[in-house]
Amino acid sequence: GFLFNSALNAQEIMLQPRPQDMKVIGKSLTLPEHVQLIGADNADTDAVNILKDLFAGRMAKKGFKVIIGEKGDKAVKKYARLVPQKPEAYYLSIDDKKLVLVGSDERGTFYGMQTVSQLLKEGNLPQINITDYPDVRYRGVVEGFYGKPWSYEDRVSQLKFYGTNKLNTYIYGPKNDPFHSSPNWRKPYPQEEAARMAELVKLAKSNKVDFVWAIHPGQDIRWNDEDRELLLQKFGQMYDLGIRSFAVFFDDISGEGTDPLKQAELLNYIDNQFVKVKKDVTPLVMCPTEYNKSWANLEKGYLRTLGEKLNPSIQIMWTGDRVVADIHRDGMDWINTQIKRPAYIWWNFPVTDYVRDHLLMGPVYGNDTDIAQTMSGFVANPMEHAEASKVAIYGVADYTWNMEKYDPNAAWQGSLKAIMPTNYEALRVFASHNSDLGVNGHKYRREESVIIKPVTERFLTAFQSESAYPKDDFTTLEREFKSIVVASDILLRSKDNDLLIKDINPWIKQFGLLGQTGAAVMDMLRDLETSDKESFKLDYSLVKELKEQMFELDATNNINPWQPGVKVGSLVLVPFVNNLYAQATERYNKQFGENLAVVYDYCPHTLLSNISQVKSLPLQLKEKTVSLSPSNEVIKADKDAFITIQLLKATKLRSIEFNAGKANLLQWGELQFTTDGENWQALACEQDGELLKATMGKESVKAVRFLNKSGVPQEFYLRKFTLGL
Ligand SMILES: CCCCCN1[C@H](CC(=O)NC)[C@H](O)[C@H](O)[C@H]1CO
Repeated sequence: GFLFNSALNAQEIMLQPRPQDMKVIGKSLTLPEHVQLIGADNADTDAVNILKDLFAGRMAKKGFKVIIGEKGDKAVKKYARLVPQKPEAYYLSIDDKKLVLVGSDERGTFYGMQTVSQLLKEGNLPQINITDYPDVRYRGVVEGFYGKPWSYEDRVSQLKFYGTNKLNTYIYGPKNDPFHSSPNWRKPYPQEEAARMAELVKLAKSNKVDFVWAIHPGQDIRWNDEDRELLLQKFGQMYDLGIRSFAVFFDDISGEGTDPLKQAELLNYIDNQFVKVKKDVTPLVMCPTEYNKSWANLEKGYLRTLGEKLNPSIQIMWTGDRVVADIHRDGMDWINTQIKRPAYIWWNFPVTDYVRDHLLMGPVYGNDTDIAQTMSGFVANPMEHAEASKVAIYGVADYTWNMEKYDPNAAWQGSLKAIMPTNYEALRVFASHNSDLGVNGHKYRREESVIIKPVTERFLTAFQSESAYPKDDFTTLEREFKSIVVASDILLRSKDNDLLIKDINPWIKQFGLLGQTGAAVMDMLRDLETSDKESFKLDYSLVKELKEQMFELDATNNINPWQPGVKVGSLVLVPFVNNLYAQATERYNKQFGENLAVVYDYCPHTLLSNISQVKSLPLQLKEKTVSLSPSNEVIKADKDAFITIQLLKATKLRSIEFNAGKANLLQWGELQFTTDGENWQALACEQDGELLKATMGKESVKAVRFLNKSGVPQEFYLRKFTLGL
């Protein structure tokens, strides 16, 4: 007999992803002493393995019946009609006599077991009926970013995570893997790497994940038989390693490889001569060169050509209205019309290869929730930080399984517990303040520090208007900064997830410093209140010291040519702390007739430009330099185009450097400076290769600009624009 516990009701049962249909049918049960398995020998092996783990030590010839199988298995015959006729669906029923789990296929049974694992809490099971299936066919991750590819350990952890969270797709396409991209896509993997790949494929299979191996040949492919055969050979080698799913990426290329007719011919050939011949290979996936709407050239008809020519079974990937964009109904209707099939979404989030100094650990939000039927797949392009990317990946798992019921905050909270089961509160403090990208070329932004943001704004306004700031706001802010210090210390010592803590260690340390800095600024305000000059000066110098430590950490970690450094709380907390520090110092100087330096450390200088690709790029302020972060793309500059760095105040510069990737730069462009912001004078420059170096005069410079004075449009690259302060 069972010890019945208090009846759970449906909303108390928190399952993620949320089932399509769930009904509680009685009080929850304690786990039965003896369990009798029925149908286990025919049911999906991976599902049965989970089952045997869950009920370890309780197997018996007679007892509580556990009936498991796929539609068609004899053991579950009388329940088969209750399973939805869809891929990966399952019917689960638990009452005081039996547990019945029927999958519409192996994956359905496996996913049903994932649900049973979640339902089993402290040795109790609810009495419940669940009918469930995924909204989106292909769901998961495309490892498709520039930068350091994930490690083997990263990928092992990812594949297990996908199995637990009902994601069925992992596309292998790291841009910097030489055997994925040009020219060595033609070569087989070295023995050791091939062996690791084969292991990952096996692990993927046991987690019901399609391991899709992608090739990126477009930059140097020749449209001839030799390259075509080399590509098929490579696919054959990958097939021999166990790969049963394939993709061809034509993104971020130029030249002959961009020809849609040739692309379609090649893809149809692969489809007919390889995919269809092998019989156990899933539908081919391709990423087009025009992979977002802002790049679509309708006159050229690139997308229409693919839509008309590509075999219908070939999936076409799409990042949305722009390279980095949330997915909306109108955009889906547009692309699906162009390509004559439901697009397979490649969502460029939480990828940070264009904002490498930031971590994106906030909720997944912004995609429409009524578009499941408009897409064949939805995969997220993650950060090079694999474990940290699980926050967003978990959200995508919830979103793509049951889109209508998707709840961004619930998914976000669930992800933190999944990633750090013990210290998830500390992780929540950290993640809540590390979610925006900062200023970036794609102009894609995220919310950050949502709860405390209104408090910081209200507080700063009150403080500036000399009126007494609200005491409870002061307390709220002081607590927030202290909780940041505590969270950082807990995370640095946590044993929950070594891979994560190791990988984002610099950001956690920076976060702790930010918490200390904020707390010290709040102390400065208290010192003003009590007119305690000595303490103020102490707290002031403590803040100054902490800021220098943050600079140093930022300048010596995560160094890379694009966005070096370690940014935390960049949208709300850092500007707030800086502003308050400056205001409090000004208040102190006025109150006591002193002149402590008023220091901001977020970049007080300004970028001005009439080139759209440039004007939203962030200015980087390091100790001694102000620079524009380089951009990979071709910059199209109309006549009279300019790029100006304007300093907060006129300053004697140590150096001015400009590199546009062109040796003939001075034939059409000119470096100029102004001391007053009005009158510009040419800078005498020497050029070594593509680098322009100005010879410095004695003047204090207010701004420096690069100008296209040729009277005609020019193209160039923004390799470097740096002022030495
Ligand atoms: C100006 C060109 C920037 C393209 C940036 N995309 C790439 C290609 C892509 O999105 N393919 C669908 C990589 O995937 C990268 O990770 C992602 C975002 O930075």
